[in-house]
Amino acid sequence: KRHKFWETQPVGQFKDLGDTSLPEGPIELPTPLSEVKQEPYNLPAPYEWITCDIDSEEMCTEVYNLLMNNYVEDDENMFRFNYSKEFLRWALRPPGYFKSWHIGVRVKTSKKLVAFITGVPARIRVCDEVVTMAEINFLCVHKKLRSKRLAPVMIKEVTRRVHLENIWQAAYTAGVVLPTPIATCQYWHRSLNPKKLIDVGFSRLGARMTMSRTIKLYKLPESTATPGFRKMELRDVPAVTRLLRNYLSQFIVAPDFDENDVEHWILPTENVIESYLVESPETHEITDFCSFYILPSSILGNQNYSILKAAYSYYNIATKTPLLQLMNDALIVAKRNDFDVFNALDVMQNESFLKELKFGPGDGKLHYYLYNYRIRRALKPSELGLVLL
Ligand SMILES: CCCCCCCCCCCCCC(=O)CSCCNC(=O)CCNC(=O)[C@H](O)C(C)(C)COP(=O)(O)OP(=O)(O)OC[C@H]1O[C@@H](n2cnc3c(N)ncnc32)[C@H](O)[C@@H]1OP(=O)(O)O
Ligand SMILES: CCOC(=O)c1cnc2ccc(OC)cc2c1SCCC#N
Repeated sequence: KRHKFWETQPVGQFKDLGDTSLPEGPIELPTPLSEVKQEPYNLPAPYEWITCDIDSEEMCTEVYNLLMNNYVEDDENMFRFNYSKEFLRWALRPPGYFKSWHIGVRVKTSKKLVAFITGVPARIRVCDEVVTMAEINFLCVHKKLRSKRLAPVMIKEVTRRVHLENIWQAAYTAGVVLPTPIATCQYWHRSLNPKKLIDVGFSRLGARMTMSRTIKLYKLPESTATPGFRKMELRDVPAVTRLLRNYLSQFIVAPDFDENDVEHWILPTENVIESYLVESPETHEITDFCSFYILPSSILGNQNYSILKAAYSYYNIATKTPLLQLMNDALIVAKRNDFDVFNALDVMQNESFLKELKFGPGDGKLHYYLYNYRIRRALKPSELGLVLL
């Protein structure tokens, strides 16, 4: 398969696969800032760049609508991600973010937003090296402008703006295979509302299974099982940061979170992210932690339902409570908050609970990528400690 654009980029190339003589680390060295292209890349005549001020209600609504109508769909076009405006504000304004990395393309005449791509800064550890990278996300070209080679221009422009901040690496995920994944992960799904999932056509009634038997199979208790299980609060940030840094040190690729990062990425935000912890009733020590982010999807072409309420497993740490019990408590909370499904990737130690908690494997894969950073061999999902949104 010819990758006319990606073959020009400093990423692992398929032709290099198996060549273990190539050194681990940056593929290209930084260029002096004076030599970084100062002006934006050229767009086709009718279009212009716009830096999207996500704080502006009007601009945020335009971005929300573009993504709601044109962002990622599953292979059977059953669902399309429907990131909320408050989720976008959370995802795009972490500590140290750059407004210039929130990049839109609009039609000069109508001012209509027709494409989008974003970056946010993140410190990512790869093996023993902490590298400041851009996490690239929300690449979207309007359905009517597809297959016009707009994506490469969007990617080169965000790369240029990242370079201007003296950052030379990036991390991103995609459902498509590009040169060259550092890991390939699988989605797993735990039904919370099996009747709705069957009605929309995602799940099917098992053989010799009635609907009431299926509902019973996925039933969860009303209340959580772990003593001391409670919502995370601001005062817990130092303890959760310690827990998280220690836990993530076991993975080959993982974020290098400090307290500032934890306060932004992990503290509960209504309608965006939920995080819970276990405070030992005896010692008041914080021993365990679980979190999930809230990402609804539009249900395409169903008469009875229009929105799927989905929870996505984020970071989970069990040092005293069995991970199985902690995650079952997460399912109980998600069900109590009326989620239809709890999704998880097979990253970190998730494989240890997926089958037992009645997750089923999805048919979608998620490929992880690094830009301008080579690693010796592809990672197993269990060697990955990074969840992108
Ligand atoms: C140092 C900093 C560096 C920062 C940058 C790092 C890199 C960041 C990279 C971005 C990370 C984003 C992460 C992220 O957002 C999460 S993955 C979600 C991507 N978005 C969607 O799937 C939304 C629906 N689809 C679309 O909007 C369009 O189909 C898109 C815009 C996807 C492609 O638009 P199109 O109209 O369908 O296609 P053309 O314009 O004609 O272009 C075709 C070329 O684009 C390559 N392509 C297709 N999908 C891609 C994808 N998901 N990543 C990278 N490349 C992708 C494709 O291989 C081909 O190149 P090739 O000929 O070489 O094969
Ligand atoms: C019911 C299980 O599937 C999903 O939750 C879901 C929802 N919306 C999507 C939108 C785009 C989409 O494009 C790949 C997939 C989904 C999926 S399955 C993969 C995500 C997970 N877990």
